[in-house]
Amino acid sequence: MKYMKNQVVQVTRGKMLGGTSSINLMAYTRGNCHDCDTWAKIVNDTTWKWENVLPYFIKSERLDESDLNCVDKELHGTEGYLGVSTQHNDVTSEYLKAFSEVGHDIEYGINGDKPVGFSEPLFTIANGTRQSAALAFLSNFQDRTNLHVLKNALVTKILFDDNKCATGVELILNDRLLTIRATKEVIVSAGAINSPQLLMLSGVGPRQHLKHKNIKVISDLPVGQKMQDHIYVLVVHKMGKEILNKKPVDPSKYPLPLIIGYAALNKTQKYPDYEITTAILNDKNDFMPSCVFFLSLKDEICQDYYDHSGNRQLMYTLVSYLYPKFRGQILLNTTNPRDQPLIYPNYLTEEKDIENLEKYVKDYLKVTNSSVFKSVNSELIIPRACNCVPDQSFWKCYVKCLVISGYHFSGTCAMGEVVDSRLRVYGVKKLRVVDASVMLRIPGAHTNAPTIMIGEKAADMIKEDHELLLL
Ligand SMILES: Cc1cc2nc3c(=O)[nH]c(=O)nc-3n(C[C@H](O)[C@H](O)[C@H](O)COP(=O)(O)OP(=O)(O)OC[C@H]3O[C@@H](n4cnc5c(N)ncnc54)[C@H](O)[C@@H]3O)c2cc1C
Repeated sequence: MKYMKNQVVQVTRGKMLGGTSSINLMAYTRGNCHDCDTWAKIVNDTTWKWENVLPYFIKSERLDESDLNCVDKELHGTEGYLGVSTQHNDVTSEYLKAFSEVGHDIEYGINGDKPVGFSEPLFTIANGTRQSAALAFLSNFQDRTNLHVLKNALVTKILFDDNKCATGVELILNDRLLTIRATKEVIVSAGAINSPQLLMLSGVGPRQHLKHKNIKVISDLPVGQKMQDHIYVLVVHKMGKEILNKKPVDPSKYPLPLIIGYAALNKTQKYPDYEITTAILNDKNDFMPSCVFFLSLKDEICQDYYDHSGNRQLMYTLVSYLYPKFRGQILLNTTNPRDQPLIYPNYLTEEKDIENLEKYVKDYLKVTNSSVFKSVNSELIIPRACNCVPDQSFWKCYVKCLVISGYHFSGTCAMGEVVDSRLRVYGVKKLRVVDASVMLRIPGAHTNAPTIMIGEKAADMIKEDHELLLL
């Protein structure tokens, strides 16, 4: 990655039932109304407007009753399959005071209706258990006679008849090649990296690329072409004194004490520019697993953090650029479905993105002017391995050194380009894509809840199209 100081970017995904929801950080964030209203406008379909998708967020949610007092009840559901709850922690309350002092609103349960504000987040956790999509949406229906789940199966191809009508899929199970026929339609939900791979392997994709790979073109579409992601910049503060003693968190119930906040540089703007995800850590030993595995930073950078943290309380923040300009690309490497596709995220290829990231990091750092931060002599740790000299180029260098993927891959089978607003693939029949790849503009939030909303909405659209919707 030449624009990112030679960092290797891990394109982490969950290869299991429940997919990436089975390994993610479990933050439950929906994005803001501007996101869906923009989608609706671009695809000219008002059913995607915020007011029309909100019922789908609510439908799937089962917010813990004890958390209802912290949120606007109208916007949350308590009867869905996806358990959601929050963790209250005295130490996060203290840090929230610091953000409030420098002008950020504290808005509990911020989830769509208000564009900006800082809060303890909601998590997809219920009774101490991760609410993966598999646990939430499959485990309750194991006895259904019309539901069959094939574990450890790799779908290798979508099959079409001469009328470009999807008739089923080919898959490998226990080294055997099987064909499954579809009676109504085929729905692809392989995620933003593998859905485009599967479509291209099946002849749906950019003509030139498919021809180059000797794949017969069924529909010439810009599959894989407009990959999006959030990019995070890491900011770590060491506290000279502790801001409250953190009560030990039960890791079997919640991850680290977290704050999630949304901020806009222009206070009248209707959507945020950046998001912060802030974790409060007892000390460096809490930080190392995140640094090495989750953030996937280079060893020498993590070592620097380790060496310079002392035994102090740490606050690590990921400043997330919510609407970056860069667009990446997924291409086939080979025609073997077992091979990974080529992934070009193109982070930081746009000069404007680097400039904006610098601005957002600096805006976030205003929190260090708060009396809370001053009272504990907070200190920004700058890893020496970044080799950033303290001149005018310092923040540019900092951003390039400490930028990572937000793992919010999306947009590779975008609505309006590859699928229509009912998620049907253009140029073929009886084929839909339903996952994060259809997001035509990345939402200003973590992407799990928006993906589940898309799933809920797609379920109704499919039932409507087959006249199965019970009113
Ligand atoms: C480390 C990490 C942390 C994250 N943290 C958060 C968070 O805190 N909050 C949040 O909202 N979002 C988070 N996300 C992002 C979020 O989890 C994803 O955006 C979301 O789960 C994507 O859902 P999806 O259905 O599009 O794809 P996936 O969940 O990736 O599902 C795709 C599924 O298809 C399967 N598959 C792929 N190809 C084939 C094939 N050929 N045959 C058969 N099966 C196939 C995969 O095994 C997988 O089960 C995080 C992501 C990562 C990686």
